[in-house]
Formats: sequence, C-alpha cells, structure tokens
Amino acid sequence: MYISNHGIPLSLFQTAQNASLNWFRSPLAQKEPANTNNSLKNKGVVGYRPRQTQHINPWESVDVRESFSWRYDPVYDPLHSSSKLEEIPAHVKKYVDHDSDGFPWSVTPKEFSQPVIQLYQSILNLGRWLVRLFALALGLGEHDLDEKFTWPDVGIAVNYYPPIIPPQQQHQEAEGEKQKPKVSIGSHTDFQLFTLLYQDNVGGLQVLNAEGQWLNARPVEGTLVVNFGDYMQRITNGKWMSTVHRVVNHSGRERLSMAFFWGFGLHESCGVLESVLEEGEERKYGEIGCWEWVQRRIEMMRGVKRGLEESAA
Ligand SMILES: O=C(O)CCC(=O)C(=O)O
Ligand SMILES: [Fe+2]
Repeated sequence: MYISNHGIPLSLFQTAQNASLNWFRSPLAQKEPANTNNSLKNKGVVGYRPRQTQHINPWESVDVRESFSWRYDPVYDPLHSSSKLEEIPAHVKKYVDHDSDGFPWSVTPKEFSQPVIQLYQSILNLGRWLVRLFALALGLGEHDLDEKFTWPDVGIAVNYYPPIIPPQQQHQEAEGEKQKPKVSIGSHTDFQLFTLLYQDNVGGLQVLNAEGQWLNARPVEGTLVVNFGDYMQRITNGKWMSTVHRVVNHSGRERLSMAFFWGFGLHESCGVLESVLEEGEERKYGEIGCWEWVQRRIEMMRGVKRGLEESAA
C-alpha cells in the first residue's frame, strides 16, 4: 500500500536522504563510533551496523546493507516536548527511557542527525493521524487506539544498500552460502503494527502477494510505502496480514531507504480486537504483552538461525 498527500514536504525527505547518503559514504572509521556495540544502554538495538553484519533470513544470503537504527526517545516526541521526564509513569518508564548519553546521535555529525530527527518528528505526527484512520477502518472509535501510542515504540532504520555484485565478480564463498539467493535485506515481516517506508528512486523493494509471487514495490515520488506488521495481523485476527518483503538491489547504484516502525508502547498488550470478529469467529491469537512479543520474535529468529547452522555442521 502507498500513501500520498500525507502532508510532509518532499524536501524534508530529500534533505534527510542526502544527509544519510553522505554519512554512509564516509570512511568506516568515522562511522565506527556509532557502532551498536558501543551503546551502553541499547547494545544491538540502536546505532550503526556495518556492511554484511546482518542476516535477517538464514535461508537467503547475508544482507548486503549497512544500517543506522534508533529507538523512540520521548525528548524528541512533539507530543511530550513540554512534559518532564519525571512525569513518565513508572510502568511506562521501564521500557521508555531517555538515553542521557544521547547515543548514537552524540557521536554523529549534526549534518546527519538534524535532518533525520526533524523527519522523524514529522513522521510521529503523521503516524498518530494514520492510527486514527486504522481505528475507524477496524470498527473502533477514531481515538480508541490513541492511548497505545502515547509512549509508542517507534523505531527508525536508515538503510544503505550498495549494489549487489553479480555472482561472477564475487569473492570465494562457502559452498552453502553460494547457493543462497543474494539479497540486500532478506525476506521478513516487520514486528510491529505498521511501517512507514520512504525509499529513494532506485527500486529493489519487493512484496510477496497471497499467490506467493514477488511484486516490485516501485518507487513513486512523494509517496510512502505502508507495510503491515505482525501486530496488525494479530489484532485483526489475520484479516490484515503482515507483509512479507525483501530488497534486492540489482540496479548497479547505491540505494537508501528510511523505515519507521510503528508499534504500540512496549508496556501495552496486543490482542485480537472485538470489533473485527464476526459472530462466532474464534480468536486465532492470544493476548500478548508488546515487550514479550518483540522478545519472542527476536528469539524465534535466532532459533531458526541456530537450527540451520546446526543442521549444516
Ligand atoms: O529498504 C527497504 O525498502 C525495506 C527496509 C526494511 O524492510 C526494513 O528496514 O525492515
Ligand atoms: Fe522490513
């Protein structure tokens, strides 16, 4: 699904895109301080991940991408700009915390951080508005989901994909790896409710349809791609399925995308909505805490990977 007329000026996206491209093109030594391993609080969650260090789908190749991730921090949320950090309720604070180190922005140049944070703030406004449309479409009142996004789990991934090198030019790889499809980011679904995705004009994003065919989600200037995530599938009892997607950058050019993952606050829970159930319809999914769900998904991903590695050994 694409959305247009969303109210965020194209120039805001383009400025953030150019700033990100400049940063990713800089030498590794300049990006290394932001490496996710250097985060004191959120190791492995926020920060920079160098090329070929991620492998989202073990049946496919290692991801040919670099990324810069960041999680929700209330100090950047326009909804809370005038509130004090001490006012965050205790049950929320367990999961939502302001990182006083400011990592990873504290170790990246302003030229990069400023436009990306500015865009993120516009996306916070847009997403809260979209949530109301989803609520109405799901038979709820317009504001019934608002509360789940008061302290939301809105993460960002800025993705940089160098072109995939044709197989004949690749260095020697292990036999098993050679047979796997080469991907920029492997096939996956996003964990949360929905993802707002900005992509540049290079192309390479693909989504799987119900017939099992990969469709190209071609770039359309001024639009955002909306992918449903796992929570959406759960709250709608499978009526709105999460979108399986991947990126394969065969363009010969570098590609940049910015993904904004929209999840309920991690202190919230996620269960099938009464309003989507037909008479007598059974719930396919139980109620689960959002924090538990994210942990379970990460564990599932690691488990599959371990299983494959063990069977290859
Ligand atoms: O780069 C893209 O178009 C998709 C990125 C993506 O799927 C992700 O970051 O989860
Ligand atoms: Fe994704």
